[in-house]
Amino acid sequence: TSGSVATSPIDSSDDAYSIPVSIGTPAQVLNLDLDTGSSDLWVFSSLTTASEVNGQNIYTPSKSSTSKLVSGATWKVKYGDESTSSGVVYTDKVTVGGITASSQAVEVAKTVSASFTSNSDIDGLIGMGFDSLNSAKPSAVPTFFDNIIGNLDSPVFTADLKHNKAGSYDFGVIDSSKYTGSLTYVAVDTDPGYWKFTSSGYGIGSAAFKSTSVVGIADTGTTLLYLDTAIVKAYYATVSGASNSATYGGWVFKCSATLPNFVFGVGSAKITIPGSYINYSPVTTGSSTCFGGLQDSTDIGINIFGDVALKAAFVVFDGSDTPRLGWASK
Ligand SMILES: CSC[C@H](NC(=O)[C@H](Cc1ccccc1)OC(=O)N1CCC(N)CC1)C(=O)N[C@@H](CC1CCCCC1)[C@@H](O)COc1ccncc1
Repeated sequence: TSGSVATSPIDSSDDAYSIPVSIGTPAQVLNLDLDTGSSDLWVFSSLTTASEVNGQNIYTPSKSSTSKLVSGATWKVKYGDESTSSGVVYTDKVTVGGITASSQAVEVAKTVSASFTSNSDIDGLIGMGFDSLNSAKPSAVPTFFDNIIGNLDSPVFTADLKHNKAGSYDFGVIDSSKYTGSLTYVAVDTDPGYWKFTSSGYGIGSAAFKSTSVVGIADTGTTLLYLDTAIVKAYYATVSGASNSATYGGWVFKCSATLPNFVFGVGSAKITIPGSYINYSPVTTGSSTCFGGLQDSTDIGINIFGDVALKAAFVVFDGSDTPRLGWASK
């Protein structure tokens, strides 16, 4: 089997990308953030503390004839941006892009942190990382990808994210009409559970490409591109007036600045991120100071190829026995 689901940016800054996910019988549709940087499928629910729900769609297990409590199971996640959520576990029917997992672990939130409450565009996450990142206790529960991979024509899903418009996630098929040229594959290290790979270097604007190994994760759930200090400094050295602001917690510049393209290498292939994607957004609404889409990864401890990078490419997440990532321009 194979399937496809449209994915849309939640706002004009492409802060995150959500997909409609059907849960239960009859179907309850929630908008979840497909996140290759984590491995819990969790949702706002009828069990979520009422004061922590603010406009999100919720999953009500008691209204689903196919829901089952997983007795004794709990979960608790904490993300890189310090946001958290926790709760209990049900199994139920889950359908994405026409593909159904008949008994998917659905982690039902009893509590969520303020940043989730304040984001009415996201009703939860569908983690597509490796099982080692799953937070369920006393034992990890399989991801949606784990549950469907055996039925897929090919053990893959692909990401075709776009700037300010709908893209798609495909399951079980690589649609060659969605990219140009050929796919270049690179090995994935599944420790500690991210889609971690080694980029072969970078180029800033028209400057010569620098061949150097840059280890990072392909993470659909992270908005920006986070790389080593040296690369980030070299990039913003070409943007007059750019500075690393303590006030705003990162590199900022005049919104009117012209930003150079940023190229990253995958094997012998090169992916070009348009400079405009790195003009991420005003630091506050209406400000003429803009926050960069390329930021320093030092405080995170890992380089992250987030949406700013992913939306410049067509990416194959290959979950075969030897996991790998395929990259192509588009
Ligand atoms: C550098 S990991 C920070 C990253 N979270 C982000 O990227 C959020 C995403 C967001 C959230 C809500 C609204 C808009 C955007 O956005 C920002 O942080 N920014 C955008 C807005 C900008 N002003 C500041 C920077 C992150 O935890 N991702 C995790 C998934 C994420 C969690 C929060 C909800 C949305 C999904 C995940 O993949 C990676 O988990 C880890 C990474 C590293 N160790 C531990 C966990």
